[in-house]
Amino acid sequence: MIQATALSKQFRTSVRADGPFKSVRSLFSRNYTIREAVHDVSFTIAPGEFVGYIGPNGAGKSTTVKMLSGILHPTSGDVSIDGLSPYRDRRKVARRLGVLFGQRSQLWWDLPVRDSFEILAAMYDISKSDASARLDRLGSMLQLGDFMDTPVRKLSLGQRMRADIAAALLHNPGILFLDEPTIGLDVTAKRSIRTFLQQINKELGTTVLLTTHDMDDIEQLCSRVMVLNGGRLKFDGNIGQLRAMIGLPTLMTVTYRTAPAAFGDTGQAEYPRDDAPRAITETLLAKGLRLQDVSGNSLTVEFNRERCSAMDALRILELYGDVDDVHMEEPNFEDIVHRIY
Ligand SMILES: Nc1ncnc2c1ncn2[C@@H]1O[C@H](COP(=O)(O)OP(=O)(O)OP(=O)(O)O)[C@@H](O)[C@H]1O
Repeated sequence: MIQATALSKQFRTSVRADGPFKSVRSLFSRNYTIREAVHDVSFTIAPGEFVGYIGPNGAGKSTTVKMLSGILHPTSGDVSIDGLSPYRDRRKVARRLGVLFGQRSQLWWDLPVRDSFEILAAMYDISKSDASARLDRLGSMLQLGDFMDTPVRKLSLGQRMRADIAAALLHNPGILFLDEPTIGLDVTAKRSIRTFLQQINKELGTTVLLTTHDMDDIEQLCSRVMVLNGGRLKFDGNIGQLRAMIGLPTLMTVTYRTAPAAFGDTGQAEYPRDDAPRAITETLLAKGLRLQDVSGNSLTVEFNRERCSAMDALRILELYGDVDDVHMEEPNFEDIVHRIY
């Protein structure tokens, strides 16, 4: 169980002096500005959850992850990992946590991957037999076999990221913090990392907190998403709730066999037509369907999935003619997230 309670972090940065001898004067300057990177953030993550932590650049995501893992001390508020404090019980917590910062490697640049793993295993007091059993399993799941004896500096980014994920999991932690694990990777490398993360979450019950700018990561992996902006938690819930909260419409385009009754003689849409049965008109308005476009035999309406199901929308549109084809377009997740930033 991960618990953050009213977590805040302020950074104090000195303000540079101006004018003559500014560099020397800066050394003695007592002027500081306070930047609040994280403000009053509270959440609980239950064992086995897969949670996405998103927000624009500078929102405070990495600062939160650093406080959760004991790298940074909060200015106020509290963190507990399985009831332990990451800064007071650092060693005990380190055994339960795997942490990956995608932009930085925890492997030794000039050493072969295998040697890095051996050093990490020794640091975590893992016996040789346990380390080799875990490495066999992680190696086959993450396909590390081809480059175990290659120095880290010679690995491709995708290979390095897989090796770093294995390093974070070598001591068998129940909780994994991932900060941008797919950054800069191609589609295939992203897919293999996502499949692996899904697998450890489902099969081993590993709890995952994932920070990413990749909305496909979030949609494909996370059952829950937390949105941080300006250091404050703006949303905490599932993706369906986020879609509903932002309320971007779903589009449905229906193509009829012949121009539907909803079209007037002039080719202009009259929607709903004045002479359409009142029951249809009322249902349509009640369900909040709005005409977006008419072209040829096709009609596009927008509606909110919270108010009207796709099936209901289609039932209503069928009343206007013989339907030949239906096309649906869900609001783009990137657009949804952009609205909340
Ligand atoms: N050590 C530090 N000293 C001063 N300010 C810092 C420090 N670390 C972070 N900050 C500031 O705190 C704010 C939050 O930074 P943080 O790295 O947590 O954001 P982020 O959400 O992870 O951003 P990104 O998506 O760009 O990685 C930023 O304004 C950043 O400049």
